[in-house]
Amino acid sequence: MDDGFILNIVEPSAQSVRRTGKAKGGRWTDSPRPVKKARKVGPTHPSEHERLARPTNTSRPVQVVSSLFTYNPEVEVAEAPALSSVIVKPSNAPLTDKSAFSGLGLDPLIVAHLETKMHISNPTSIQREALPPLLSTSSEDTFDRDVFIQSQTGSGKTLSYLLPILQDLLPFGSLSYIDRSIGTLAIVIVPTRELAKQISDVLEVLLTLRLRPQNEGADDASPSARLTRWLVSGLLIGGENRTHEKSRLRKGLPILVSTPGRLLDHLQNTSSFNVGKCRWLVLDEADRLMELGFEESIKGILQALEGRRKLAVQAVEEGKSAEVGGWNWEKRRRTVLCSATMREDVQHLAGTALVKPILVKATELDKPSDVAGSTGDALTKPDVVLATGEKFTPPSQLSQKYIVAPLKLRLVALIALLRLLLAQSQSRQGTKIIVFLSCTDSVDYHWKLLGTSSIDGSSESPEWSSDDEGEGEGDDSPEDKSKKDVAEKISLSSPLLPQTSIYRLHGSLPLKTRLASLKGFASARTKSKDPNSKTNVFSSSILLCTSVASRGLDLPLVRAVVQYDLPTEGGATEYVHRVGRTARVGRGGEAWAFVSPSEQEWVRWIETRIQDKDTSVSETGRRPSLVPASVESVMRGGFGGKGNGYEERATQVQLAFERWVLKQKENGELARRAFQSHMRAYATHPADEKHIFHVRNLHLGHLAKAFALREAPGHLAQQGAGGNSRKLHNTHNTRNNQTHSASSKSKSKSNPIAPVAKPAWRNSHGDTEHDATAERRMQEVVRRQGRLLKQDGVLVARGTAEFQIGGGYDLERLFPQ
Ligand SMILES: Nc1ncnc2c1ncn2[C@@H]1O[C@H](COP(=O)(O)OP(=O)(O)OP(=O)(O)O)[C@@H](O)[C@H]1O
Repeated sequence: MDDGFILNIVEPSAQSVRRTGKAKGGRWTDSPRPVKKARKVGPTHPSEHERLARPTNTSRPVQVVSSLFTYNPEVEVAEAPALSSVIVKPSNAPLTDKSAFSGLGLDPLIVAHLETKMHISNPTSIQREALPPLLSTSSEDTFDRDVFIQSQTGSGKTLSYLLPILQDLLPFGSLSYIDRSIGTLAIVIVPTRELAKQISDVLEVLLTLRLRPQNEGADDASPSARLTRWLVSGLLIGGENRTHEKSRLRKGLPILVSTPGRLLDHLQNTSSFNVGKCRWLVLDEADRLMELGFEESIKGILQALEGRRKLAVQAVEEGKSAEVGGWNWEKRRRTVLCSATMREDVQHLAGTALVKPILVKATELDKPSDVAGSTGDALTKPDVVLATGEKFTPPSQLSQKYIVAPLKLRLVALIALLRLLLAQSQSRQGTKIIVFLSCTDSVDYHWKLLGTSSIDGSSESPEWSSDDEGEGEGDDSPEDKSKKDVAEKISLSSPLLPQTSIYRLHGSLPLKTRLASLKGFASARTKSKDPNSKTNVFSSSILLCTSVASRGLDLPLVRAVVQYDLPTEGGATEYVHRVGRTARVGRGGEAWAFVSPSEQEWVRWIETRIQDKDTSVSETGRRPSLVPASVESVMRGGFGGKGNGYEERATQVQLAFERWVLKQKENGELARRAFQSHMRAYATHPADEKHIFHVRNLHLGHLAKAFALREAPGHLAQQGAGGNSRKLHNTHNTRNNQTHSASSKSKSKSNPIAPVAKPAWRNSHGDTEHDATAERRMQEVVRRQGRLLKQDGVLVARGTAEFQIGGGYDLERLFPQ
């Protein structure tokens, strides 16, 4: 992980991926071997790998398996941009000029606490812009106006609204009567439970300030009570015990962090929820709130807040209230809305929720602040079109790369990349990597596959991590116990990824597991002894997740984000959110995207959407968007071996996975379910991305390999996207594989980047009517399920990317016999 500036040195394509880890003794799986010369992925003689395909258990029927390295479409790696030594200025770093927090109007007590306890001394650009209007107490200019905050990922938005809330509430601490029974004065609404927990944790740190009035010394004989003693924060999220929440609300929670559904629920059903004096409402990740269908819930919340306020005022006026002291009922509630984008639905929400809003955006680094200037008026009229045409861009210091991986090679290339990334920084403080997959079933499957398979097939349970949730030993059989163990584990580990804990996160896991996974992933940094090197190394962690982890999560020191599956919804915005889990507050980071040969156009597509038009490489040192890395260089770096020895090692890994799938019925079921769910998720790419992502373009037999399956699951293979039955999809069928190779080669030569409208592996009758109908029906089912998930106001972050197979019933209906 780079902590400071990064040199904009672009790696030269095929030889681009260098490994820095040293080869050690022991098995090759322990660490990557040195990189030798590059070879092209293309047809090679399959017999070597077919030889390796024999299962270790020779009592089983011998199955001939197609080689990983034959009959793949030839991939031409695009030329990497020329080397540049321009220093890239991080775009989301704290400012280096003299813009200290105190100059922005922040209370010296808070400034001191930020510095001494949180080691935060300079504001980021968005904080410099947002704090003055939010802290303003003058009756002119920005006072009382609502605020729309738009900024890059990892730029410190959370503090830009939490600090003003804290400063606003702090003076109440000196009132004699104040205690938590005052009720709720500030509410932060976020789309996911994980994000709610994270913000609540930041709040806790702020509220543990031992803030005392300024004139009081630390060693004062009888110091006054700390000003934040009454400021208790609360977390309201689905999955928690409602009764317990009710009793906490009754006692009073001056600051609340909540997901929308649960908040609305309490506003409607908990009479003791005292919210009549609420002074702040924050809608964080507003675009995600909209995507998840929370618009109605938010409208309900706004109405309920108004209603409760009116009732409270009325009670005071009628003398029915037990209120003490003079509360300023004139002061209206301020609303802050944070959103990465200004899409139409977000503008609509802004129109509903904000009054005379000010638009606050991060200005260019180290330029003087222009608060409430030209940007400030953009939102004053509700009808003003807010979309400024500006793009939501990733942090400038982020290094973005992509690998065009033939479908068959995806799984082994992922392992190689993870090994490479882990090896590159093993000696430092432990590496954190986030891997995005398309759906929950795929996350579960890959987690279990990685964590319970072994390279020689000897044991089902390699190194268990101590990090588990399970309690007590039962009377289970060893096999049952092993299954139960896995189900209860928070992290697993794999001999292929030494000293690394593997976590998972998706919306279908119980809340307790989700939070424990995040906690484990974020804190895995303990030193451990490497038996080979006899030196201390830090353990690393990998998080396999769906898009539920893409928004807002601030996990410390994530070195790389790998998009094994590209986003099926949310397009470029979702891509930027995902990669934004690294390269935060000025730190370095890498983003890797897996692109299949038929998806290569995506690279240009995403670049045009995330590149800042006004900035060019030469003038500002901004990185070029996405840099190619060849799949063979990644595999050579990750698996090592002499010459093309990496092919043999990759094959061993693939076969170990395939044997694991064959070993137990339930493993095979997991694999097939993951494959099918992945296909469904893939079919949900919106219409304007269909020219890039279309199930028609996928060779299902090859894709099956990426799930360690030796053939595509029945229905899909026979009647699915391939159109021409098992013959074409059967990876055993050499003749068809050869056809594929020859024609895909000629196609890739003529135009390697062009989307393959009718892939070469299909026969001449590939585009059958049945095929089109089946796809339409698949999409319909998928969309319908997506809508259902969003309609019922369920709180989990579960869009269509959180795909469930639902017992496979719908999938079977897609392809009737
Ligand atoms: N001024 C600062 N100096 C140093 N670190 C900061 C500063 N402000 C915030 N941070 C830290 O930066 C990290 C990212 O902050 P935060 O999560 O608020 O970013 P964000 O803009 O909300 O990101 P995202 O858009 O991904 O949600 C946090 O760990 C926070 O503690």
